[in-house]
Amino acid sequence: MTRLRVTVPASTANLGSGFDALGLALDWHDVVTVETAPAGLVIEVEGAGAGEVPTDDGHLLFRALRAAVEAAGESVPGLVIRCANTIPHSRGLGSSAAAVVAGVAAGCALVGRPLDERALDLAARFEGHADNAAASLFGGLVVAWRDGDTGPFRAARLEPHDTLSPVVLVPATESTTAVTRGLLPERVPLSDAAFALGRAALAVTALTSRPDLLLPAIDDRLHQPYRAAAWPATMAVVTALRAAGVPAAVSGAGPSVLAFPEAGVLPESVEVAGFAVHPVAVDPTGVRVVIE
Ligand SMILES: Nc1ncnc2c1ncn2[C@@H]1O[C@H](COP(=O)(O)OP(=O)(O)OP(=O)(O)O)[C@@H](O)[C@H]1O
Ligand SMILES: N[C@@H](CCO)C(=O)O
Repeated sequence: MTRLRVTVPASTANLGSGFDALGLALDWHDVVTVETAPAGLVIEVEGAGAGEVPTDDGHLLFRALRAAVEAAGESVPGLVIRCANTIPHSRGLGSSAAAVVAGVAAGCALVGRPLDERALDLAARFEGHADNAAASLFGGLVVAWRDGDTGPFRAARLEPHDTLSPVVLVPATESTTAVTRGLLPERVPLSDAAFALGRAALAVTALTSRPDLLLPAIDDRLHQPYRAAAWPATMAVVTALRAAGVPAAVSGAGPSVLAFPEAGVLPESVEVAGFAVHPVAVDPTGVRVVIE
């Protein structure tokens, strides 16, 4: 029998201007144990998603684990999977990517494969973009892209500036990525594309070496304006924080807010009623697998 313990971080994607490209791993984790068994599949979930996500072979983590094992030409053994989830679902904190990365990491460990770019590609294919998955897999700050329209997903890991003090503001309401991707247009004005390009490049500089530039750097025109109708309270908080000089953006596909206030403390003047405020450090390492 093999027993694995997988600890996987949440992540915040987009960082405002880096739509589908930038991701930051957060010190907020789900912990999963995976035990091989003679046969069958048992999945137990406690915490976020308990009673909501499937506990059969439709469970996202199991599907990712199976994909990783089968990619190595092997078949999935009997398994007992226990998920202790603290990352809230459908809040823009990368819960689905964390589940997929945990599954791929467990699958790779079961077949003795490394957690390399192939693992990233496997994980990213579940979501169709690699920003959250790369952050959960590699930790720190990531820039993700795809070779061509259908080629492998890739990512470069960067070292975030050590003064970054992210704060996430999490509302009680949920918003699913699938729904808010449906609000995005097929085309955007060239002026907005040029704005996004400049700000995303600036964001890489700001997040790694010039945090004083974060306010302009994480300004977005590619996705937040189109999705705003799905979470008006979120946009109101982003706008109020930015007006108070605090770099802020929607976290992932929302509805949480990501902010970088000085020393990790929000100004009292900004109204954040209805949002739970979580100062949360950057996770530097990404998913960890321990064979017990
Ligand atoms: N730990 C998990 N185990 C199983 N399924 C999960 C898990 N986490 C998320 N999911 C599935 O993914 C859905 C949420 O995915 P979605 O992409 O909409 O939001 P998110 O990943 O929390 O946020 P975002 O992608 O914007 O950062 C849940 O409703 C659930 O079906
Ligand atoms: N880049 C993705 C992140 C959420 O999964 C989006 O904004 O849709």
